[in-house]
Amino acid sequence: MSSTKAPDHYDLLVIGSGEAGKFLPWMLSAKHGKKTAVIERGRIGGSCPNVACLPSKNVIHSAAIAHEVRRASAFGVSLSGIDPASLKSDMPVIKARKDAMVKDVNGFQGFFDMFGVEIIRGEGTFVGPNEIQVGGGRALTADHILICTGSRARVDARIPGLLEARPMTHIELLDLDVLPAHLIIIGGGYVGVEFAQAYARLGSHVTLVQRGDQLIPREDEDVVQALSGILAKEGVRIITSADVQSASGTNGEEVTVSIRSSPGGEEEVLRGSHILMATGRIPNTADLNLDAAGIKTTAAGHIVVDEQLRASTSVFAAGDCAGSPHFTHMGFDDFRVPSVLFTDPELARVGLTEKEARAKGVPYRLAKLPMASFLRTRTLGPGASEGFAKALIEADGERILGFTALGPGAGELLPVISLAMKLNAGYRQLADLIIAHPTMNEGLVELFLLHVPDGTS
Ligand SMILES: Cc1cc2nc3c(=O)[nH]c(=O)nc-3n(C[C@H](O)[C@H](O)[C@H](O)COP(=O)(O)OP(=O)(O)OC[C@H]3O[C@@H](n4cnc5c(N)ncnc54)[C@H](O)[C@@H]3O)c2cc1C
Ligand SMILES: NC(=O)c1ccc[n+]([C@@H]2O[C@H](COP(=O)([O-])OP(=O)(O)OC[C@H]3O[C@@H](n4cnc5c(N)ncnc54)[C@H](O)[C@@H]3O)[C@@H](O)[C@H]2O)c1
Repeated sequence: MSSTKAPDHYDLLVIGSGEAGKFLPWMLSAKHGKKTAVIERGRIGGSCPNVACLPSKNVIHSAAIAHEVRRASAFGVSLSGIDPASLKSDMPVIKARKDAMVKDVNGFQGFFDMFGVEIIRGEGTFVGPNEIQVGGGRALTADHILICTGSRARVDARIPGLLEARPMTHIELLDLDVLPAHLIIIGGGYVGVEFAQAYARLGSHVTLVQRGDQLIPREDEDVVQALSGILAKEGVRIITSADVQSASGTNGEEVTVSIRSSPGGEEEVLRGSHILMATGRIPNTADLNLDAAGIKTTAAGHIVVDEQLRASTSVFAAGDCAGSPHFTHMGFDDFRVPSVLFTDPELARVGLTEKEARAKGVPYRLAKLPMASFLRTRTLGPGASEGFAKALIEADGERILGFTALGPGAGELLPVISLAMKLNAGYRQLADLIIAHPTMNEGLVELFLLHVPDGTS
C-alpha cells in the first residue's frame, strides 16, 4: 500500500556526512536557522576520521616511533644491550591505539545535535530532481540538495585471481592486528607510498608495485627520486613500470602476484602474505539514481559540476564524488589545493610543479635549497637533512606560482606559502620576514632571499 503522507520538506538535504557534507548544513542551521538534514548510510563523519586520514596517520606515527626506537643509539639513547633488530611491533596494541583515537574523535552525532541538523540513517536515492527516498521508505524533498557520497577503493576485478585472493583495501589493513610478513602493495600513489614506509618500519617486508614510471606521478621527478631513495634505504622494494597480470592464493595466508615490467618485459612472480590494493578510488555515485534528477556523471563516474559545484539547478556536489582532488580539505573548500604526503620526510606542495608549469607553458624562475640549509633539520638526527625545497616564481614578477618541499614536517611550511599566494604577496615579502630560529619556516627566508635567480623584468 503506498503512503499518502506528504514528503518532509527541508531547505537543504545532504547525502553523506563526511568532510564535504558536514559544514554547510551545520552553518546553515546554526547561523541562518535553515531546516537541514544529512542522510548517512554508514559511519557518521565519513571516511576521514573512521577509515582514512586520521587512522592511517595514527598507524604511521606508531611506525615512526618503531623507527626512532630502533635507531635510538644514534641519538645517544642506550637500549641496554637489546638488539634493535629484535624489537617487535605489537600490532594488537597499535590497532587498539588507533581504535581508541577513532572512537575519541567520533563526537559527530553531538555536533549535528548541537547545530540542529537532523541525521537520517539509511541509503539516499533520487526519485526526482528535488526528491530523495531513504532506504526505499521515507520520502524527502528539499529546495537544495548537496551530494557528498565520497569514494571507495578501486579493486580491479579484471585481474585474474585478484578478487578470489581477497586483497585488502586501506579499510582492512587498518583493522589488521597481525603484522604482514610480506605486504605486496599494488599502486604507488598516496595510499601505497604512505603505507609502504609505515609497514616497512613496523617490520614487514614490503614490495610496492607501480604501473607508471614513477611513484606519485603528479610530482616532479627530482622530488620523487629523492623520496624513492629514502624509501628504498628503509627496505621498501619499489617496482615501477609494472603491470599486474594475475594473483593467486589468499590474503593473510599465502599470495602470489604476477607482474610484467611494461612494455612487453619480463614476468616476475612476487610471493607474499598480504596484498593491499592502492590503485585509486571509485566515486560512490552509481546507486544514487542520478537520472531521476537529470544529473550527469563523467566516464569515471564523477558527478559533473560547474565552478560553483552545481550539478543541476537545485543540486550541488562536493568532495570525492565530484572528482575534486581527493583530499579531505577539498570537501571543505574546493579551491585551495595544498597536499601533504605523510611519509617521513613529508612531501608537501602547493601550487604548480615544474612539470605542470612546463606543460602549461608558464615561464618561471626556480629557487631551490637543500634541507641541510634548513638548520632545524641539523638538530633532528640521521637522515633529517635529506630532501630539499623549491619554489617556482613567475619569470617577470614576484608572485610565487608553486612550492614543493621534501623534508621533516614539510607540511607545516605550506600555510605561510599559501597565505603569501592568496594575498599576492611576492617572494620578497617572505624573504623579509623575521622568523624564530631555529624553526623549519626559517629556511624559507634563505630560499627567497638568496636563491631566486634574477627575473626578466
Ligand atoms: C587511506 C587514506 C588516507 C587518506 N589520508 C588523507 C590525508 O591525510 N589528508 C587528506 O586531505 N585526505 C586524505 N585522504 C582522502 C580523504 O579521506 C577523502 O578525500 C575525504 O575523506 C573525502 O570526503 P568526502 O566527504 O568527499 O567523502 P566521505 O568522507 O567518504 O563521505 C561520504 C559519506 O557518504 C556516505 N554515503 C555514500 N553514499 C550514500 C548514500 N547513497 N546515502 C547515504 N549516505 C551515503 C558514506 O557512507 C560516507 O560516510 C585519505 C584517503 C585514504 C583512503
Ligand atoms: N596524505 C594524503 O593527503 C592522502 C593519503 C592517502 C590518500 N589520499 C587520497 O586518496 C586518494 C586515493 O589514493 P590512492 O593511492 O589509492 O590513489 P592514487 O590515484 O593516488 O594512486 C594510485 C596509483 O596506482 C597506480 N595503479 C593503478 N592501477 C594499477 C595497477 N593495476 N598496478 C599497479 N599500479 C596501478 C596508478 O598509476 C596510481 O599512481 C588519492 O588521490 C589521495 O588524494 C591522500
